[in-house]
Amino acid sequence: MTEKQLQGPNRFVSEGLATSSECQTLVNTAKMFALSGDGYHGYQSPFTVFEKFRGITLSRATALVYFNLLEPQYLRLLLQISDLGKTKIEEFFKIKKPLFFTYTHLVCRSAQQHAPINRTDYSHMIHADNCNLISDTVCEKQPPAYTYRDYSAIIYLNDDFEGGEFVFAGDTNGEKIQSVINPKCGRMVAFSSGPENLHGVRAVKKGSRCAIALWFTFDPKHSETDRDEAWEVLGKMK
Ligand SMILES: O=C(O)CCC(=O)C(=O)O
Ligand SMILES: [Fe+2]
Repeated sequence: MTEKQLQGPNRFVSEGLATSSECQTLVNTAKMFALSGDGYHGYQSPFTVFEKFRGITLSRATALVYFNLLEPQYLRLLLQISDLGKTKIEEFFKIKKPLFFTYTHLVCRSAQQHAPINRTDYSHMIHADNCNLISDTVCEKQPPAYTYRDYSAIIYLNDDFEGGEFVFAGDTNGEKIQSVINPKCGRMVAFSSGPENLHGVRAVKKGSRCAIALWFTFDPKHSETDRDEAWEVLGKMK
């Protein structure tokens, strides 16, 4: 899908970033090892009470490998698939200067048993990734926003759930939906992280929606040191 089909600038969708067995492997890893709230400062339901968020950060995946609780190949797969995502972004946006990973998160959003089937709230309300969205025209580029994020990407791992569509929107309330992307194994949506790309996730009504969320920066100060450590540990485990 192109910027025109997606109805906005600096965004694209790419397919085939992972095979179905790779997706299955990562979904199983996520379901087995992800902790409630990991990567969300311990909050189990950071955005909606009707879903549980379970995540694995790179640092915890690396620790699990180090202590022989997780097979190194699973961590390697996570790193390799996200590297492929980075390459696609550099190609699409014709990036000539160094781009760094700033955060990698394997995360599943799961509908709670008690969630009403007709809920209309969002799994993740409309937002921008590098500024605090105050109104349709104001997005403040200051903390607590991650102001150093330049590009965002989500690589999807499954589609056996209900709801959970990713949307690009032209307004804060999601009344002006520009395009809708259905998650699917190996599909990646990528975009620049500013207010030109307001986006959100519709309610996950049934099942578990798993994905690799990635953020990138041009600022070397915010480069993801956990990724270097992950490769270092993998190098020692051979
Ligand atoms: O999971 C998705 O499709 C999007 C998640 C997102 O926008 C975020 O975590 O900032
Ligand atoms: Fe986001």
